[in-house]
Amino acid sequence: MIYAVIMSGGLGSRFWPKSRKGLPKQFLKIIGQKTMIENTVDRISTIIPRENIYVVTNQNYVGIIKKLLGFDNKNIFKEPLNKETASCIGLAAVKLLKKDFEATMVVLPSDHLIIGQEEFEQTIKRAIDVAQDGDYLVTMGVAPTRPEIGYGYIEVGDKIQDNVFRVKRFIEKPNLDVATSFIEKGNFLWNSGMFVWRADRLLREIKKYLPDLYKNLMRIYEYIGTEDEEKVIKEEYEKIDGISIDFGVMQRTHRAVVIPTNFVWDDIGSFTSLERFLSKDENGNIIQNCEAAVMDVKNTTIMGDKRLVAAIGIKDMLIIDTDDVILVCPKDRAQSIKDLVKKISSSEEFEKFI
Ligand SMILES: Nc1nc2c(ncn2[C@@H]2O[C@H](COP(=O)(O)OP(=O)(O)OP(=O)(O)O)[C@@H](O)[C@H]2O)c(=O)[nH]1
Ligand SMILES: O=P(O)(O)O[C@H]1O[C@H](CO)[C@@H](O)[C@H](O)[C@@H]1O
Repeated sequence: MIYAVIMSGGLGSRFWPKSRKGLPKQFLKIIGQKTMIENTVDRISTIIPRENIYVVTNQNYVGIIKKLLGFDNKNIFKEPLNKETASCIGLAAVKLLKKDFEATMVVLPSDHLIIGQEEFEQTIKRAIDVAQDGDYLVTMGVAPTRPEIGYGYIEVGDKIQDNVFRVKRFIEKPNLDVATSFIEKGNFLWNSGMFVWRADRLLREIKKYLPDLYKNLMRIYEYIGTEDEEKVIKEEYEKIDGISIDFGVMQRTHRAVVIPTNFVWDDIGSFTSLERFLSKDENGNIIQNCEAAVMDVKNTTIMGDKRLVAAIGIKDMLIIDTDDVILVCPKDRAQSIKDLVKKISSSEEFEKFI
């Protein structure tokens, strides 16, 4: 059977202070009338029936998910701690495998923007076809338009089937020089962060490349469906060293293939990626959700709350105003918002603002 696994336990810290620990980005209406996770479920539910759509999330977000999606406990895989995407996907794999030995997983982040539903459906269906016989880890590649350092890059290898290519190399988040050279070479795609594979194949790759995580997952597998399941998940999660599926498995595996996509895709990872989808005034400014009094301000994004935002003589800046926090940051440091959040998370003084 085919299952969707939506990863939705992240903090969305590059979207701080709009995204908070109590209500991260995936639960906000960033673009359009629905939250990002609702859009994700709507998008995949035309291919996979809702009863086979699962959300993996931190235990703190179970209530929000039930409210937003109308899901019950059965379709929510709860994590006691955030240990990044390899464990999140690994947990989903063992949970699904316990009930279905032939489970194929369509793994989706909960916070992407995709335009082109028909093309999306075609790509996912093709990926399911390729993944189902169990040989491959299927990625979906996006033609790059800039040397983005926040993404993984896929070097496209030989064609193995119609529109399916071997992944020659997978390079997670290269530096700017390397990313620029990939764009110049022309045979690289961005990793979209969506994956399709059989649960048993993924676990075999985890066994090979992340043997400690594999042991944690196998102990969890043993206890699934017993009264000790939650306790054992917690015990094992406490031992896990967090790593992303990209660094942990995708950069190392020899079984990855890629399907080039032809829908509009963005991971809406940061305020600067969001601005590609919002309209600008004649000075290149985006003013969202507030009144702004500006003079000699160019190429600046102002997202407000209740107050008037006033600015003079600035360019290429982000000003994000919320009830209790104002963030001011040059656009080219937008990825550093995550570092700032990390830095202040451990401070007693600032913890309440995270
Ligand atoms: N269940 C679960 N989901 C996660 C975890 N880490 C990230 N995610 C989800 O995986 C997807 C990709 O996450 P990232 O963009 O790497 O992280 P993020 O927390 O959303 O954002 P940043 O903090 O800005 O990096 C998002 O849908 C996240 O909600 C985790 O530890 N557990
Ligand atoms: O966890 P991050 O930082 O969002 O990165 C992941 O998603 C990117 C696309 O959003 C991918 O390009 C990356 O390879 C990775 O899968």
